Amino acid sequence: MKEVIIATKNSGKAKEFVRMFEPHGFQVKTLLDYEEIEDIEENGTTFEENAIIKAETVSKQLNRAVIADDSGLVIDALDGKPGVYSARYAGEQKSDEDNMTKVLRELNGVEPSKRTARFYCALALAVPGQDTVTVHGTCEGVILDEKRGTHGFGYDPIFFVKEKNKAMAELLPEEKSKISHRAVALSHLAKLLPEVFKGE
Ligand SMILES: O=P(O)(O)OP(=O)(O)OP(=O)(O)OC[C@H]1O[C@@H](n2cnc3c(O)ncnc32)[C@H](O)[C@@H]1O
Ligand SMILES: [Mg+2]
Repeated sequence: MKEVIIATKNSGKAKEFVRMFEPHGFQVKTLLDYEEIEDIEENGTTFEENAIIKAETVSKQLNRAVIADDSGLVIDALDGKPGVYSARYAGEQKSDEDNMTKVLRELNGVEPSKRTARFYCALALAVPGQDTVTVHGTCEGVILDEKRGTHGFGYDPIFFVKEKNKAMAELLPEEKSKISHRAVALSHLAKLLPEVFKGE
């Protein structure tokens, strides 16, 4: 089977990529399978910059085609925060619970019509000897005032998906993988994959 490497250490993302790549006939490997690769400093100012940093760093180390995902939650009432700081919003411990608690506290008292937000996902594809390509996808929603649902990861329990009329964490994995920011971004990248992986 063809193999694609995703430069992520996030097990929630990893599961979603396994599901989304299956129909394309790819087996997914992540940095959870390459423990020797050290943490990469994500010091870009945009999702695209961070995705490129992660994809190119790992592509150079392995001399292989690598995809990276940089994503996060963009909340209008917080001027776009947590944005590129989504993973560490409440501190270096990268706790989903602490991050959600911080967002809910900051939006305390903000009326529903002003709680609009979107998930954003940038994907970068780095191939040795080629220019790196980026694509992105978004998913529009509203920040709830309490957590709902048990699926997914990250901010999913406090993100109400307009299109589905449910919290993201209330969607089954197969539903999220059709409509998420990550799914939209990957749909843009999909057309490039046959050419990049034709030798495999
Ligand atoms: O950098 P890698 O190793 O891929 O893993 P990470 O968790 O640090 O990933 P990011 O730097 O891209 O930070 C993204 C954060 O945004 C949040 N996030 C991204 N996609 C999400 C999704 O589909 N559902 C809920 N939260 C999401 C979640 O808190 C992630 O930790
Ligand atoms: Mg990260």
